[in-house]
Amino acid sequence: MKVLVSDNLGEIGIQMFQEAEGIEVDVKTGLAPEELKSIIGDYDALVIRSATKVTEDLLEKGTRLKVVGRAGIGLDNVDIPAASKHGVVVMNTPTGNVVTTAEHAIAMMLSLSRNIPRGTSTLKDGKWEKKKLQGREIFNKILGVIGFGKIGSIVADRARGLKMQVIVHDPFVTPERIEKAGFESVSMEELYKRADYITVHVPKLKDTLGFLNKSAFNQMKDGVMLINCARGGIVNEADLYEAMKSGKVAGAALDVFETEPPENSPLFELDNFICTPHLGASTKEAQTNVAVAVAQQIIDYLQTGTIVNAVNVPSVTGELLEKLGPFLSLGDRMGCLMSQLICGPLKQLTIEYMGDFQGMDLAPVSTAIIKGLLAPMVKDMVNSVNAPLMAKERGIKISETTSADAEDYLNLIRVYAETTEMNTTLAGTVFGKNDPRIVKINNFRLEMIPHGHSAIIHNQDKPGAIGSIGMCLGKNNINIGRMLVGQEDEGDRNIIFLRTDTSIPDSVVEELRNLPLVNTVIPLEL
Ligand SMILES: NC(=O)c1ccc[n+]([C@@H]2O[C@H](COP(=O)([O-])OP(=O)(O)OC[C@H]3O[C@@H](n4cnc5c(N)ncnc54)[C@H](O)[C@@H]3O)[C@@H](O)[C@H]2O)c1
Ligand SMILES: O=C(O)[C@H](O)COP(=O)(O)O
Repeated sequence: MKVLVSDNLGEIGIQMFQEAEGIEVDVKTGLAPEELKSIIGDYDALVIRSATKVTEDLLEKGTRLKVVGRAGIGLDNVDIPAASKHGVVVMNTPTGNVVTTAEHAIAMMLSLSRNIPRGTSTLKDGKWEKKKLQGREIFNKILGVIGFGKIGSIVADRARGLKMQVIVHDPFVTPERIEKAGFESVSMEELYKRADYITVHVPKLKDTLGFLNKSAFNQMKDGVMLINCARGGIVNEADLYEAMKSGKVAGAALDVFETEPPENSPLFELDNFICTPHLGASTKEAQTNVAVAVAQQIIDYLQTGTIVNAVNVPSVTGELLEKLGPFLSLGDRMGCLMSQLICGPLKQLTIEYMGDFQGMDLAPVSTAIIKGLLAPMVKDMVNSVNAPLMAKERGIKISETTSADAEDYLNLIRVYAETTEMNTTLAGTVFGKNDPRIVKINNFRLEMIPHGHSAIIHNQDKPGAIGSIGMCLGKNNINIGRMLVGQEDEGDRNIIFLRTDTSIPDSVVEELRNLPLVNTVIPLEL
């Protein structure tokens, strides 16, 4: 088995590969994409950090490739669907660098407050700018932490040690959990209004891209200071520049950029802007942790087939996978659908296995449901190993029951989600050997293939409703591949399930919502 290390990996990880039986390792960092493509066909495993881009093209050339291991967390540089398509397991090491990154955010906040980078550079230039570089204390100031996951919660804890007042916003963590940890849970608006410092620790997602923009800055306190050690693009750099020029934002520290490395950023002109070249995870300790973890995971996988911390494959043995496969994909899709139907922090998830599941260990199916549910919130941080733990960390209670009665089906999985704002039920089944379907959403019966671009529309059951929806989509050049009308169990309301060839843009969703006979429209990506 041959392993290629294409980004800088802690020496200890390379030693582990060298000492592993039956494994050879090559270290070739800084290769151009074409060079990497020309050699990838010789390797069974690829070890990366954030520099190597694992594209569909590269995966196509990697005919022997079995696994990609990321020494670190973020997988923005890996085309995960393409890896799954090519049967390549993608693993990361979700915990090894979290303390280090949290410490970097704190270091950035202190450096900003006390002008340490400018003090260093001006002094080295022979200037003694004592008066000009007067700073501010952080004692008793309000720190707004956006994202209370692994890193955000450590930052909050360290800031408490520095005697700051910490307020937290995370719509996917219950306020009780934040309060139990000793912090105040607040809305986004309140955080903007009250915080003297704002630090962001969310993944880069559709919803968080450009999240801190002009409109967000306008809601913030005058003189706020901003720190981003999460991902480039979460802060809109052009809007940040304007907000700093106007004095609204008194200082900003970025470790990550929209384009890395950034090219001629206007932010570099500003004295109160400080930055580091994506150094969040760059300490000896963190690099040792992630190098050991990734090397061990890859060695185990190549030698025994054991899968740990994979983001695209459930952790099950080959024999079990054959039996459970269709239920795993049904579970994953039900979780994904549920996450798009609910709003508010999730408190309780109840999973009922009904009917013919005789002799099957259903834990991986529950994990697939939880993983599908969390993935839209935390992206590639969740995998089939850490999903239950992540749910627990978020204060979500999970319970499972089994019963013999599957109503009209051979087998039925029912998932019931209770958030602080609503209750939602989904039921799904597998027809034949491998044909997963969603058969119920709340009180509505339907038969939906949980895959692709789609939408759920609640409408008034009156003539013209369906026609107006079809006209609206047609006018916007969106082809309907499938349309199902579901009936309410008791009552006369309709639910329409649409499968479209392309995703429905926000502007068209709005148009649909404004149709006279339409009540609600929920666009879905499954
Ligand atoms: N700078 C670096 O070198 C470095 C190192 C490690 C991680 N990171 C990045 O740090 C970020 C956080 O990592 P983590 O390990 O703490 O992840 P995590 O999954 O443990 O936590 C992310 C949190 O963000 C929350 N969240 C999602 N959408 C949100 C929204 N719209 N508003 C508020 N909260 C939201 C989630 O509920 C979750 O609690 C990621 O972007 C990761 O890629 C950067
Ligand atoms: O996602 C991560 O783990 C960090 O962003 C670190 O990235 P790096 O390994 O390229 O330093």
